[in-house]
Amino acid sequence: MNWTSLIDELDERGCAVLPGLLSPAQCRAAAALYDEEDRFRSHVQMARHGFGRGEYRYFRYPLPDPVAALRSALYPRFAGLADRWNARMGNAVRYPADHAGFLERCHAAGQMRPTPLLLRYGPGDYNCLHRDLYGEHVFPIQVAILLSVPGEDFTGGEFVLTEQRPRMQSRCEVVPLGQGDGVAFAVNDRPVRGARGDYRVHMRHGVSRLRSGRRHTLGIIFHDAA
Ligand SMILES: O=C(O)CCC(=O)C(=O)O
Ligand SMILES: [Fe+2]
Repeated sequence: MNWTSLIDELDERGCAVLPGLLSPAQCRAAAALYDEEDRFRSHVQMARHGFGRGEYRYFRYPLPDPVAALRSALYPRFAGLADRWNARMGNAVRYPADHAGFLERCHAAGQMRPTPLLLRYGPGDYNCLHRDLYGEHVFPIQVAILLSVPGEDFTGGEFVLTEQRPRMQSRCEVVPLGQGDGVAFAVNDRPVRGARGDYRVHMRHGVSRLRSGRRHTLGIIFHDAA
């Protein structure tokens, strides 16, 4: 990974692709965990909550090894940019250098429940534009990893982001992902450089409708949930 250019791109555009985070075998193994119910603390049918169509499961602690390892290895890559975004937005919150330190802060505030999740979509399923906020403590960047093979396991089902700009029309972005690729993106607000200094944009993410097949994703969110 060329982390310097990746962080620059994330800063510039609000998202960046992390190519080949997981191998095809790791992707298949991760997707297969979906059916091991004991590994999860809850199961959400998205249609029941108006979140879209499809389903997802939040892992329980202890997280399976690759999920825990990704969460703690990725966090420190983003902590510096998270601090810079907060500074530019006039937010006084700064982030500990390691994920264990940030989790201590979440847990002390009652945000104890793990947020990494597996998602499963079938034909016609989609994920409405949303923000993954679960309490007062928010880490402003998260990662989603595509576990399935586009064009082979499924068609449609593209990862999308929208950027709502103040007093302007919204911008959208479709992020092309291959199996094992991750996308790092802004959870909520982020600063954008304009002609007269920074302004703040409001980001949301989702998944367009699957035309066919089955799509699995692994979501890595760094804050825990209340
Ligand atoms: O399935 C996806 O690509 C998006 C999943 C998602 O919303 C998330 O990981 O927070
Ligand atoms: Fe999400």
